[in-house]
Amino acid sequence: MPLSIREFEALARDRLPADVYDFVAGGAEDEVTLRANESAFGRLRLLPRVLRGPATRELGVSLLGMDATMPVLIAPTAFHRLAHPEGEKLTARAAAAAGAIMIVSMGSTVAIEDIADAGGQSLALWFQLYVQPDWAVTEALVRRAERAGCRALVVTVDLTVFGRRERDHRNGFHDLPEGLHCENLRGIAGERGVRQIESTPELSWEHIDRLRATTALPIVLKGLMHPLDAVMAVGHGVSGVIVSNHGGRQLDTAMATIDALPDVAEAVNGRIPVLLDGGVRRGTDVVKALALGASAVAVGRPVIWGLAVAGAAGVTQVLELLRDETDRALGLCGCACLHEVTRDLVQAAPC
Ligand SMILES: Cc1cc2nc3c(=O)[nH]c(=O)nc-3n(C[C@H](O)[C@H](O)[C@H](O)COP(=O)(O)O)c2cc1C
Ligand SMILES: O=C(O)C(=O)c1ccccc1
Repeated sequence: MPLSIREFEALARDRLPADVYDFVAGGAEDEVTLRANESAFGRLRLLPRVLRGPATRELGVSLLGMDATMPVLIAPTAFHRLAHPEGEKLTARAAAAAGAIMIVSMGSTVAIEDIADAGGQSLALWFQLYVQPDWAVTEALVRRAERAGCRALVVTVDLTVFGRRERDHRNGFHDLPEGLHCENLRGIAGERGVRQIESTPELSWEHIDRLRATTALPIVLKGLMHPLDAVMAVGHGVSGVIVSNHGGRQLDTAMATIDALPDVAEAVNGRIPVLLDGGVRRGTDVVKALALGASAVAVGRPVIWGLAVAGAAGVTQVLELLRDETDRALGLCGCACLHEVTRDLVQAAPC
């Protein structure tokens, strides 16, 4: 088994068709943001405390009233069957085994009911939604997620138009291969709908208000970066936010998420949980995000690398690597639990 997420990516790259690898690994335009998400973690340095003696560490976290055994969630990524024939079923099994929260993409290639079945009762599933131009489709998706037992709605707000991913253009990778479909849209959006998710350029706070009126599920906004938007989110009664630039796949040259996090956390001021995704590859990245104000982080591509390398066991190993590394980093920073990870533990490296 690979010893790090970097090794998982290298192995997955050998195994996957080149166009699929590029679809997953790639970002928008010059991929400035894609690289920045990872490199910005590298420019931060930990300033550990010693002699505080935590004999063991507690990594558990409660988010929206749900308990997770670690502060690492599975970010929503579409099309897991590109990486493994059983796709999201295996991701769900691994998430359940690890006690991690799984955010299921609206664009999953296994239907949400089957993902819920595979994960079992103990698995907390959050459903990621792209508001669709046709409100009836959006509402039907919400009902489907509710009926399947999803416990939160994660509304992605950074895909009002599709980012231009030049690797996909070069490779001619535009459609799902024969036999794979967006199964959550089956029976809801017609034959074209199961092949292609639509964006909603006119997306606004009115849609968020309307969603709040439509469902009792807690709503989490994914893909905001600006502190003023975070303040708006609190004002609109949202239950959480995920600081995200879509893994560098949407607006290129957007700030790295870890650089955007401190101002968002300050603006939110503890009123709702702030999560972060983008470039988290090591336990030390998790600790840096916690120190700068995140309640938890999510990982996208590493989960797909795990699936491609070894199915459910690969995803489990990716999650366990992150757990183990986070635990070690906490121990070496003198923290017994996540609340002890304070802002003073992180500084920018001198230039
Ligand atoms: C292949 C792929 C598919 C994705 N699909 C979705 C999606 O369906 N919905 C969504 O909100 N975000 C989607 N994302 C973005 C992820 O949720 C997440 O923001 C990003 O991958 C985090 O960065 P990381 O991959 O560096 O961990 C996707 C990302 C990738 C790489
Ligand atoms: O590729 C993505 O980043 C993504 O968000 C997406 C959205 C819809 C369908 C497939 C992928």
